[in-house]
Amino acid sequence: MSLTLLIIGAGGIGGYYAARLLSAGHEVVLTARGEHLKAIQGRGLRVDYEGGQFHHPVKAYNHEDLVRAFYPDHFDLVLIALKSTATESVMDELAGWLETGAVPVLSLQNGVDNELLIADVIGTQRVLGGLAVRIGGHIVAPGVVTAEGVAQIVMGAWPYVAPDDDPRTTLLQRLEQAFCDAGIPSIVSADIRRELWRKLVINNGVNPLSALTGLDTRTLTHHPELSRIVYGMMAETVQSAKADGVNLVRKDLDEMFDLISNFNAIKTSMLVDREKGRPLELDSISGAVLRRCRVLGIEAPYTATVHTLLSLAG
Ligand SMILES: NC(=O)C1=CN([C@@H]2O[C@H](COP(=O)(O)OP(=O)(O)OC[C@H]3O[C@@H](n4cnc5c(N)ncnc54)[C@H](OP(=O)(O)O)[C@@H]3O)[C@@H](O)[C@H]2O)C=CC1
Ligand SMILES: CC(C)(CO)C(=O)C(=O)O
Repeated sequence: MSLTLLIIGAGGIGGYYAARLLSAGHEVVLTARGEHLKAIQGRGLRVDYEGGQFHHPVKAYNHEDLVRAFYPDHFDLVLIALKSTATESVMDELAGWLETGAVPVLSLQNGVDNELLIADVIGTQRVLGGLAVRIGGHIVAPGVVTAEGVAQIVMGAWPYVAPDDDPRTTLLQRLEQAFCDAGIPSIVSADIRRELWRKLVINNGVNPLSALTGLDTRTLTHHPELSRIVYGMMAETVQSAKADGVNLVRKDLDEMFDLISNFNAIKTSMLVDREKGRPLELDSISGAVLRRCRVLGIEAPYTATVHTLLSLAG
């Protein structure tokens, strides 16, 4: 059955998943801004993916026009694909509108704090946690996104698995089926907080260091010295998860290191942001790890060093 979806922030991640869902016949509405929005409105959304191309006309709005054109419950789901740096301000901006409906909201962002910010605005019972795995995707020109990787989605009721009679349980089953049918390998997790932390292990391992050095994920994870720093930052992330009651172990660390070392040579989203002179997701990646380490009273020298160097680099 066809879904009606709103994707907030149609950049690399939002744009790629939008293209897949549009191709499968779902109704998708996007939000964006500036030249990117104008280009999508004028020429449609183009996504170049591993030698192929999706090109779709799509309804796209800024947030002011979105809230005039739709009620929240026009949609089965709202997906948030903003950078974490924008979560709080955009949720504040859309709070009044979201409060007029009951539509659930799924974050596909990196970081472990977005769901809490979303829950503060709409209440926990409407929040789905999620992550985009094994994907590299970026805006390369207004209206144009390039993406690579198998581009999975892992999602689940946040913070804990919901009971059978919770509307999110049925919705998650529908989403899993619809996403898989649309060519987005997806799974529902019974412990989405753990999955978010496992993804943070990867992101803290490679995103800040790639932004600092300009190197892609493959180069970082195969370099004799830099790979040790990556592994060290990942190990510090594993330790810091304990502050949130998430118990990751050596196996998680090694699985995440293997996953990113065996993935394509990706320019991380933080490196792309640095190249474009945009705000970095430092606070939600290395900052999130350092805050938890302070609470636990443990040192995180690799993360602290890279975080400080990058903060000073401007
Ligand atoms: N890119 C990747 O390969 C991966 C990214 N992720 C994560 O997914 C999330 C999204 O990343 P990514 O797709 O790279 O982000 P992008 O920066 O490419 O896309 C976010 C989009 O949201 C837009 N936006 C921001 N604020 C507003 C607003 N107020 N109104 C309308 N549009 C707005 C941005 O516009 P503007 O450009 O003007 O700010 C941009 O077009 C992040 O948390 C990232 O870490 C996860 C896996 C891989
Ligand atoms: C490291 C990577 C590509 C993994 O999907 C990512 O999440 C990002 O660039 O932000």
